[in-house]
Amino acid sequence: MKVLVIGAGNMGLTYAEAMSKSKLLKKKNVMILDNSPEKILSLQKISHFDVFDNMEDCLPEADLIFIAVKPYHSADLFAKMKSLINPGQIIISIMAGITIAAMKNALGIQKVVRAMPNLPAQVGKGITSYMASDEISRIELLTVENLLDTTGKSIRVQSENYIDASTGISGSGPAYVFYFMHSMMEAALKMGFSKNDSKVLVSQTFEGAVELFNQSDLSPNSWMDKVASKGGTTRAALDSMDDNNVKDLIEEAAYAAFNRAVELGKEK
Ligand SMILES: NC(=O)C1=CN([C@@H]2O[C@H](COP(=O)(O)OP(=O)(O)OC[C@H]3O[C@@H](n4cnc5c(N)ncnc54)[C@H](OP(=O)(O)O)[C@@H]3O)[C@@H](O)[C@H]2O)C=CC1
Ligand SMILES: O=C(O)[C@@H]1CCC=N1
Repeated sequence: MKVLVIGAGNMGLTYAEAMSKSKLLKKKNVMILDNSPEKILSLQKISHFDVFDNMEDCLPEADLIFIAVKPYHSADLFAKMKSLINPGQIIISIMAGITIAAMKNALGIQKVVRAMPNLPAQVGKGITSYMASDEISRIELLTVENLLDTTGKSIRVQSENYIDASTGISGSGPAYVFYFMHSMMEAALKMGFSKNDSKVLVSQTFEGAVELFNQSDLSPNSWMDKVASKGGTTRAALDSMDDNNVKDLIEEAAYAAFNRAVELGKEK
């Protein structure tokens, strides 16, 4: 099986690397296409996949085409792909918002998977939600899932609404975590810690908290109770967050991303 990744950016390159290093594909069975000459030049130094700047040379060879360009590049890209694509090929798109129906319609094909991964895919800790069109067979679905899982874990959903929703939770989610980390590091700097000590204090706190959570069945609320003593420091911080409606604001932010994903799907 040959896979073509279109778009050698943050995500496309991550998948090309992960798939080519996995045992699922034979060596040199991952091709990558990008339109930036500088990117192509630097990628040509990497030996485990073939790099292309011309779609005619790679798209017809592919059994599976992985689309990782920005949503606003999709219309141009589909127009270029349409005359080269054939109905046996499988499309996996990770573009936010772009629906299965829109892809079927623009490309004139039926086998489409829409997926929403996230950036921790770069370190094998990604989480991807995905949905496949009915025309994808069970065996093809298994292959797709195995390829997606080269970057972490995945969940299959039964409606595209959940792809847009997971964009608001896990797709964009790493940025919310970085926002929180940034705010805590800023506070540490203000309290007089060095940049390096601020970084260590915050990153180890995040890592430790996530590890505790993962190694137990306790809810985040139960863990909060374990940290907070009655009348103590943590309660003062949590009360301050509650007084400022931080929970509602985070929920609102997740919905803003969810709604934006839906909007992106409607933009021409
Ligand atoms: N970044 C993230 O955390 C996540 C992103 N996504 C989705 O993944 C997709 C890619 O995002 P990301 O990797 O961050 O984007 P990048 O901008 O890093 O990568 C996209 C790449 O595609 C290239 N490109 C654009 N048009 C074409 C074309 N017609 N043919 C070949 N290559 C092309 C771009 O080149 P140039 O720079 O010259 O335009 C760029 O190198 C988006 O649709 C996004 O919604 C999903 C989940 C998480
Ligand atoms: O910000 C975006 O639109 C993309 C989708 C999820 C993460 N990055």
